[in-house]
Amino acid sequence: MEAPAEVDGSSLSRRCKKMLERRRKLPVWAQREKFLDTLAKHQIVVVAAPPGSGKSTQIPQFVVEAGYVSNGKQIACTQPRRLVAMALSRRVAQEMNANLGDKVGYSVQFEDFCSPKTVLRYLTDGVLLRQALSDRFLEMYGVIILDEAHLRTLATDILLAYLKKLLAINARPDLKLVIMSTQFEAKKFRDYFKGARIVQPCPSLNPVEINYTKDIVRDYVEAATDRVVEILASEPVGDIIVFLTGVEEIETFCWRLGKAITDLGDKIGPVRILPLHSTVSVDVQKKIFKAAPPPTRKGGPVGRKVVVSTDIAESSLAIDGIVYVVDCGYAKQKVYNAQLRVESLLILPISRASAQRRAGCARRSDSGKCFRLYSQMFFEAAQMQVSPEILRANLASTILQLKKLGVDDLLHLELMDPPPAEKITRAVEILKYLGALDEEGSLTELGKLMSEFPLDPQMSRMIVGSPQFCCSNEILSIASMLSVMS
Ligand SMILES: Nc1ncnc2c1ncn2[C@@H]1O[C@H](COP(=O)(O)OP(=O)(O)OP(=O)(O)O)[C@@H](O)[C@H]1O
Repeated sequence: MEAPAEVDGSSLSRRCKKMLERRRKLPVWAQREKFLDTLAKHQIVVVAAPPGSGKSTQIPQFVVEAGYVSNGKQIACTQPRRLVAMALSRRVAQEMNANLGDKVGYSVQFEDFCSPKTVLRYLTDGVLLRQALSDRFLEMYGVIILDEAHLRTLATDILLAYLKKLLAINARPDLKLVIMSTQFEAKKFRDYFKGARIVQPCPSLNPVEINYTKDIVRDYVEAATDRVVEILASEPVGDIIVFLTGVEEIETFCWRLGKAITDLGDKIGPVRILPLHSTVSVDVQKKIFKAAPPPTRKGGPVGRKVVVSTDIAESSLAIDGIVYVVDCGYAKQKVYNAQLRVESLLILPISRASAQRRAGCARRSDSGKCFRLYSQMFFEAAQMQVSPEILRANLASTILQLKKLGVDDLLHLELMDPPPAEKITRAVEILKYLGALDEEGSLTELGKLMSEFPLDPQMSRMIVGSPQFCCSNEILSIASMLSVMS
C-alpha cells in the first residue's frame, strides 16, 4: 500500500516531521504493513504489545491513513478512562497536524469534542455502549478499536460480547474490529473471537528487577515516601513512578515527599513531583510527558520527575524515562454487595497482570527496578480474591442497557467471563422492584428512561455527595434503598 503524504512526511511542518521521526521509532511501526494487510484480509484483529509500543496513538492513525474513512464512516478508539481518551486525542491531533475537534476528536460523558469533519474519535467504552442504544449496529463506524481490552472493564466486556454477536449474525459485514491488549491476554481474545488474527509487534524490552518487602507494610503511603527518598538519594539517575490508590493518598504522598526533599537539600538534583489521577488539569498532564528538569547549577546533580499515579498510568498512558516503579499493590475497585444492595469502591489487592503492567513501566530502561511494597507471600495469597469487573459489579444498569439494545437475557450474550445466574436474577429482581422491568421482564417506559440516564461520575458525585457513589449502578442502588425506606 502506498504511503500517504502524512506518512512520507513531504507535506508536514518541522514540528510534525520531528514527531513523525519519533513515531517511526515506536515498535508498532515495524508492523505497520503487516497490521494493515491483516486488517484488509480479516474482520477481527488483535494487536498485542506492551505499554509504550505505540498502540493507542499509532494504530488508529494507520487505519485512517489506509483509507478506512473514505466511505464517510468514522474510526472509534475506545478507552476505559475519560482522561486518557482526552489526552490521546490531543496527542494524536498534534501528530496528525490537525486542530483537536476537527479530524481527531473525543467523546466522553457530557463532553463531545468532535465535528462533522471528525474521522477519528477517541471515546470511553461507556460512551460507545450508549451510542449503541441509539445506533444499534454502530453504523457510523467503519472500524472499531477496543483499546486496553485487557483491563476488562464492565463496559468493554459488554461491548466485546455485543460486537461478537453483531458480527456473528452478519449485521455489519463491512465493520472491522481491532482489539488491543498486552501480550499476556492476547490469546484469550483470539480464542474468544474465533478466527481473529493476532499481530504482535515485538519491542526489545528489558527485564525489570523486582524487589518485595520482607516485613509487613502498615502504611504504604509512608513506605512509598521512604522508598522514593532512598531512590533519590542513592540510586542512579532515572525517573520514578509511584502507584497509589486515589487522590487523597496521592496528595498526602506529594506533601510528605515535598517535605522530605526540602530536608535533603542540595544533595539531590531538582525533583518535579507530578500527581496523576482522573481530575488533574490538562497542564499537569502535559508535564508528565516532558523530560525531567535540568540541573539547577552547571555540573550539579541531574533532575528527576516523580509521577504519583492511580492505576491510570498502569497501562493506558505510556510515560517515557521511567526507571523506578514503586507499587503499593492495591487499587480502588468497584464491588457490589448484593445483600446490602450497595456498590462501593474498595481498596483491594491488584491482580498479577496488573502488577506486571506496573513493573512494565520501567521496561524501556535497561536498568529498571520495581519496588513492591508487599511481600511475595501476601501477593500470591491475594490472587485468590481477584476477578474481572463483570463478576464484581452490580449488573442492574447493564441489564437495562442490554434490554434497550434488544438483548433480552444477559445469559444469551457470550461473555468472556459470564456472571453467575443467581447474580443476574438478583439484578432483574431489583429492576422489577424499581419498575424498570415489568413482571415479564420487559423494559417499561420508566426503564427506557433509566437506561438513558446521564451517568457521569462527577454528576452522580454531586447528586449523592460522595465519591464512593459514582455510576449508574450506584444510582440504582440508592434509588432502591430510597424506595425501601419510603
Ligand atoms: N498525551 C501524550 N503526550 C505526549 N506523549 C504521549 C502522549 N500519549 C502517548 N505519548 C507517547 O507516545 C508513545 C506511544 O504511546 P502509546 O500510548 O501509543 O503506546 P501504547 O502501546 O498504546 O501504550 P499503552 O498501552 O500504555 O496505551 C509513548 O512514547 C508515549 O510516551
